[in-house]
Amino acid sequence: MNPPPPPDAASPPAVLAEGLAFTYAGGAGRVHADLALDAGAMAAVEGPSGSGKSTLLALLGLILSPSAGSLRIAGTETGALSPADRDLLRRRSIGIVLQDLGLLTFLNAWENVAAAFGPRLARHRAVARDLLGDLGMEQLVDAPVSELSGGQRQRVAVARAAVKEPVLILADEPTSGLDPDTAAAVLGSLRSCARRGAAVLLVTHDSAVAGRCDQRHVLDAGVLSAVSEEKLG
Ligand SMILES: Nc1ncnc2c1ncn2[C@@H]1O[C@H](COP(=O)(O)OP(=O)(O)OP(=O)(O)O)[C@@H](O)[C@H]1O
Repeated sequence: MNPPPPPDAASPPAVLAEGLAFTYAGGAGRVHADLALDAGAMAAVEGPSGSGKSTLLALLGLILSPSAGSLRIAGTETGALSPADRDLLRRRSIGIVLQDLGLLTFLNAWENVAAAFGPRLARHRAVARDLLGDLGMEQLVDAPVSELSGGQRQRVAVARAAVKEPVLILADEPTSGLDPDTAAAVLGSLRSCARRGAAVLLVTHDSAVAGRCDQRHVLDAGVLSAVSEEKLG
């Protein structure tokens, strides 16, 4: 595993969840999580289908509100925020790579990345192109997304999540369905985002991917726990 850059001692963790809990109406599914993740670090969350991985991402991404516990993003206690301030914090501080990516297939790669800022794409052309270049996509910045491979699209989605320099990047199974080389390229893009200062948390079913992260966690029936080196053997 690559060690993350040392966090600034004065900075709070990018994410600090303490007793974070959520239960769907009717009690169909629940999540309970304690988690601390510093800027520059990558964490993996593994767990079987239905164990609560997407629900956890939605909680950390301020899409769902917890029923109990505390969630701090870069030191801001999110439970105390108004709905408008939660939205603002999410837009400013969190980048999300959804499982279905949600790319605009009628735009090219850099336009999709620039779209993170809003409809005035040309204003953000340089930063979008530079970031795609940093993520190994320099040859494809002008390619229509409809003509990109699955792994290339995944990297455009990572760039879109990262371009506003969020505190936290959440990625839902970013390497699923990719061959090992392509998965490594996507993981390399997320590692680049961590080196640029984001905390990255990804959900994966692939233990090789989880093994390349700095922290490993497992969700079992909604309860998150850290996987120790001992347990990994
Ligand atoms: N909107 C919802 N309303 C009620 N229950 C839900 C809702 N969404 C998910 N659940 C339940 O919550 C539990 C956790 O679901 P979640 O989608 O978070 O799991 P997951 O680990 O992401 O699964 P998968 O790997 O299959 O995507 C499941 O029992 C699921 O049926």
